[in-house]
Amino acid sequence: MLKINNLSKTYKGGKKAVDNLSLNIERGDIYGFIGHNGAGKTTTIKCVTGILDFDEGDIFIDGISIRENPIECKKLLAYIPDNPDLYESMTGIQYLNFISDIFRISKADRERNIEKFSNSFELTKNLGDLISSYSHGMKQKLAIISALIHEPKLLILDEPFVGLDPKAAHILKEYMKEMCQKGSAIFFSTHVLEVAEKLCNKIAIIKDGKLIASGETQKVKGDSSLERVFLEVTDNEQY
Ligand SMILES: Nc1ncnc2c1ncn2[C@@H]1O[C@H](COP(=O)(O)OP(=O)(O)OP(=O)(O)O)[C@@H](O)[C@H]1O
Repeated sequence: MLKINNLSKTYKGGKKAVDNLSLNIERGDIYGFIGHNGAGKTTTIKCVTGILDFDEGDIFIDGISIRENPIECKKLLAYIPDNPDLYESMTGIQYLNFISDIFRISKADRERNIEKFSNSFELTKNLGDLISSYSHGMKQKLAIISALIHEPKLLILDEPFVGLDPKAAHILKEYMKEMCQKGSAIFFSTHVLEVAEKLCNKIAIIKDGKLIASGETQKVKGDSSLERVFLEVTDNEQY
């Protein structure tokens, strides 16, 4: 569903944020992406979602190149950034209808999905309010709802659990599992290793822009905890 081949990205100031990174995320995968601050997670995610151009490599979403056909790729994916930048002068429901229009969701489907996800995340009573009046967590919930309503084949999230209350975090995890059971794929960055360990069937660890471990969670962590393996491999000078 998502293939990253030998991706490299250097910022204008000369910082090589991603260095020859390759990953393959298949249907049904919940793929966790972990690494220290500044390791290159957000840069990778922004390249995958077509927000940032990159110097070398290829990215394919369901076989379609993000470089050559970004619009077709964007039809298949939803991206929830760590700090969602929403249209503050819209109400919540206006925003969800706007997203539904972009993704050409039918009236029946949008009504059903908006009701379902807004109820789950307890945002229904706030949908008539301006987004500018929302708290950080409410904005995050709205961004999540707007991603889920168009039933993306690929869901990409940057630090999704930061700022969510425990109930919302639990509900999001349940929906992530449900999506993958139905054949979608999820790729997300996190610093919460316990969540990654429990939720993800596959894990990638990035250090200084380079992939230093990846694959099935069970194989990456072996008999140890993910935290221990993460600390070992990221502290090891060999990498
Ligand atoms: N716009 C930019 N211009 C120049 N350098 C950048 C830019 N954005 C990020 N970087 C640098 O690229 C490297 C990777 O940053 P990135 O944001 O991808 O890391 P991250 O793994 O997402 O970190 P965090 O966990 O702190 O969010 C860092 O050294 C960062 O300083």
